[in-house]
Amino acid sequence: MPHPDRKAEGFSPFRRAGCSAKDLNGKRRAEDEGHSVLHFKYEPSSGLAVRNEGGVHESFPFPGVLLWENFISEEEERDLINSMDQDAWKESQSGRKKQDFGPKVNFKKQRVHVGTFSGLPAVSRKIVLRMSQEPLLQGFHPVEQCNLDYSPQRGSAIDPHLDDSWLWGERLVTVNLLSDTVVTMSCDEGQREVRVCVSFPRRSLLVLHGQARHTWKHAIHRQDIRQRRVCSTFRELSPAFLPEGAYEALGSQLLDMALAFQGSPV
Ligand SMILES: O=C(O)CCC(=O)C(=O)O
Ligand SMILES: [Fe+2]
Repeated sequence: MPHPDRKAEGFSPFRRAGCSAKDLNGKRRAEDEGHSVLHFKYEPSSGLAVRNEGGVHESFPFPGVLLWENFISEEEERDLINSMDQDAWKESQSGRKKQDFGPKVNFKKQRVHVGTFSGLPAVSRKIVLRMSQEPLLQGFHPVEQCNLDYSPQRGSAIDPHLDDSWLWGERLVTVNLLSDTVVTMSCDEGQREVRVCVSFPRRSLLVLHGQARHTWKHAIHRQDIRQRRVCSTFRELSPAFLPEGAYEALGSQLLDMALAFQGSPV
């Protein structure tokens, strides 16, 4: 999979956002002494990150985000949650709970093996099939499904991060269930940070790819969890695990297992 968005040379969200030593209105800000944050909102209809402050409208192209609203029906949402709640949820970091269907990985040492992975769950078969209706998701063959459970009582959140790209491929696909949330995309340059909020409605699907996958970190802030929220993130293999890659054999084994849809959590 090529990374078309990354090819734009000298990409700087600061330049894109019009930032330089001065703020967007051309005045120095008090916060410039410390950490300053510029807040934008992603607009799915235009693909722009937009900001309105003091009557001044500013925007910059924000490629690499695809939102598919109403991807899951209300009935399917009930079935998916019922099915997930039959399995145990394991405590994870930052007040999250987790269920993983995927290989055992040590990202630091770049080691991966099948472990107890037995494939994606049966309930995901029709969801993964539906994804292929989207041109951007042609050839998307996930080998991992990670379910996360967030709750306001536990203060659940996920800190800004980039997903691994040694094992995981170009497209990160997440289905959002039970409540609306916001994915906060951020990019730092020294003391400056640009944030772009992406609304992520209940029962929709979000794809992050290109710059939104590799350049911008993503996070879910604690204040954006108002009720129980469950998400399922699907990940595909990177080129190293696909035909002609160094780990092709393992990749092919993982794909066969994943897409038999007979798995239980690892
Ligand atoms: O909760 C989400 O929507 C994102 C989860 C995430 O970023 C991750 O598991 O790497
Ligand atoms: Fe992530």
